[in-house]
Amino acid sequence: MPSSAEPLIRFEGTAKTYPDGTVAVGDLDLDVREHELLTLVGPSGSGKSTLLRMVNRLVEPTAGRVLVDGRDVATQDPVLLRRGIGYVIQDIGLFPHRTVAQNVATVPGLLGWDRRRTQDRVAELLRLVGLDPTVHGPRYPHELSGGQRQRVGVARALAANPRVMLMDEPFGAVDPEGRRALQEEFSRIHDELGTTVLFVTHDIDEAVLLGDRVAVFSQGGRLEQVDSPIRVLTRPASPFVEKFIGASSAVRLLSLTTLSPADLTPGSAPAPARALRVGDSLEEAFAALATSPDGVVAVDGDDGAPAGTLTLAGLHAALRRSVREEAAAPA
Ligand SMILES: Nc1ncnc2c1ncn2[C@@H]1O[C@H](COP(=O)(O)OP(=O)(O)OP(=O)(O)O)[C@@H](O)[C@H]1O
Repeated sequence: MPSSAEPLIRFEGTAKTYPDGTVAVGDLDLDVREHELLTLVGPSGSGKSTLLRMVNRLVEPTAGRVLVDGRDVATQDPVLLRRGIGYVIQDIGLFPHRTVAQNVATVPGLLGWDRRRTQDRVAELLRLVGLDPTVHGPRYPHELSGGQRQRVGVARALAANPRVMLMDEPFGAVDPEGRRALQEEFSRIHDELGTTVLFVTHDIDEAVLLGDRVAVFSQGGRLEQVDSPIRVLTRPASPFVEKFIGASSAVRLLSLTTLSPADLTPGSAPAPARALRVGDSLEEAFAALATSPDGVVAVDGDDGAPAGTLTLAGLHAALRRSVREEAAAPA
């Protein structure tokens, strides 16, 4: 779903220094647009979790403010605030003695929904995350795989249809194969629901695959760059970002992946400064887009006839496709 320009979450000079003097987040200004999935990526200790936890008041800033929908969270009751914000963490923290269905029904229960509405919502959500309400609903968390438990965590966080989801390394403990499946499904769910998501990861490939934008942090919670995935990969804003993405498979994929007709929008671009051809690399495609005044580049087919146009969104779709294909390919 396309992101609108209005920020739903705003960090305004936000900082957190822990009592022992550790600066976890330093003087941050950052807007999160409604409907966007913003990934927060950086090495261990770069303040990502602290940042996330300041949104739902699990951590209080030592300077600045965090606004959700224009309201300073510090003025809101933390319990009510958290009911409106989904929160998913790595070790999901499902209630072990409650069934999957009861776990997902937690927030609707707190909100006083009637039984019928809650049951319908639980079934809908379990199906949404790829579980069968009849089979998995009555089970207890220990009767599920790690990946399935994470799915339940996502369903539980989505139960009351929150406008904001905070996700802290949600798929970090899942094996690589299960992790890729979860990423793809979550990407689809996000496109469908348009929930505004802040997603913490230390994996640049995950950040690029899932994010509409990517925010890269270094030690001391310093924001090095916030940009589209393609721009972060191809135009790192600092030596730190360059080094951080250095080993990313996504960078290699830009040079190895070629444009296919599926990435194009039908139609033609006005007076192309530089036309691309199906089969050109994504690196060439990015260079052409970067110099195009209106962000649209004409693409010719193998036969030299116009095949359509490419935008940054198309380029990102192509990159996502290649990341998925690489993950599916035998090692
Ligand atoms: N309660 C605390 N008291 C003191 N220091 C803390 C506390 N919580 C976090 N820190 C420190 O703040 C810094 C940022 O931690 P944070 O967990 O936010 O980083 P992170 O980027 O999420 O790291 P990771 O990827 O390892 O989870 C680290 O140096 C950490 O040791």
